[in-house]
Amino acid sequence: MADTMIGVIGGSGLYEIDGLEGAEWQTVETPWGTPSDAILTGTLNGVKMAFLPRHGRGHVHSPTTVPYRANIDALKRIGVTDVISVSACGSFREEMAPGDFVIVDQFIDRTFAREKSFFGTGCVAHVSVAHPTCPRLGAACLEAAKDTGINVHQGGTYLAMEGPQFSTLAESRMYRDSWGADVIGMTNMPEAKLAREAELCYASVAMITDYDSWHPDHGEVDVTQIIATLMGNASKARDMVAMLPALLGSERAPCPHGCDRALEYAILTAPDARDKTVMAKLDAVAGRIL
Ligand SMILES: CSC[C@H]1O[C@H](OP(=O)(O)O)[C@H](O)[C@@H]1O
Ligand SMILES: Nc1ncnc2[nH]cnc12
Repeated sequence: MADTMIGVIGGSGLYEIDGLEGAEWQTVETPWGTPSDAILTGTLNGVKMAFLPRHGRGHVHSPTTVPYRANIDALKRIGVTDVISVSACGSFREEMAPGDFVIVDQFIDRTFAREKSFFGTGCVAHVSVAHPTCPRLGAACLEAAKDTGINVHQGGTYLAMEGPQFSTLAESRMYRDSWGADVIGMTNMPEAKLAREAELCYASVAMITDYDSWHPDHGEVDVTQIIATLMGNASKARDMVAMLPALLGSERAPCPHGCDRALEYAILTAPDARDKTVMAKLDAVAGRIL
């Protein structure tokens, strides 16, 4: 069995985690550029863990400029097996209230100004993202959140918008009423797609901060309200993360859902037609099969 290494990508309001033994900020360079920040590595209750603040410490990167490919490559490169993405989100459902967490299991990708794949000319691959999150990892997050006493909802569709502006009222109503989205954020795409290409299990934990702009009693979303809710959410998220090592264990059986074998039949470019420079860039992401 392989060693588990839990990688936590911290969203807005979650820029570090405490309690890691042997904690060290590690600088990692990748063929896709520099990640959002150094990666905090160490062990928690005997399980290897890595933490990467998505926007960088000090919140430097906007949702559009987050270096998603570098982030996922860097996590894979240092040995991460399971990625838990923690994100601040607006809610389209009355019952998913600010302060609650949602274990997201589907996405609608409305982003348009980001690099979305490690593959392309010189090495073409098509992975399935029909089920973009890992049920095994999602179940562990659900249990960790429940054990922490968080009001958590199992399953939800996350609408990924480009931002950085929030949605118009018409968009908010359309996402909620016609498209059936449950939560909205700006960062989980292409992160989830890239994690699948890199054969990493990926779970997304949405921390609800607001009701976006559809709710008649809550008015429009504003960032001061989001930050106020985030202050409470961040400590809950840290407590949830602390439960994960015990639930996942230090040794890991292959993913029963095949996340860690996603590239098995995905590469279409014939071996003799593959571009050597492109192949070199894929050393961490696709090294298992190349
Ligand atoms: C702080 S409000 C908008 C900002 O918060 C979310 O970031 P993240 O997903 O990294 O927690 C949202 O997607 C926006 O980027
Ligand atoms: N309402 C919202 N829309 C997009 N991203 C968000 N992040 C937190 N709240 C959000």
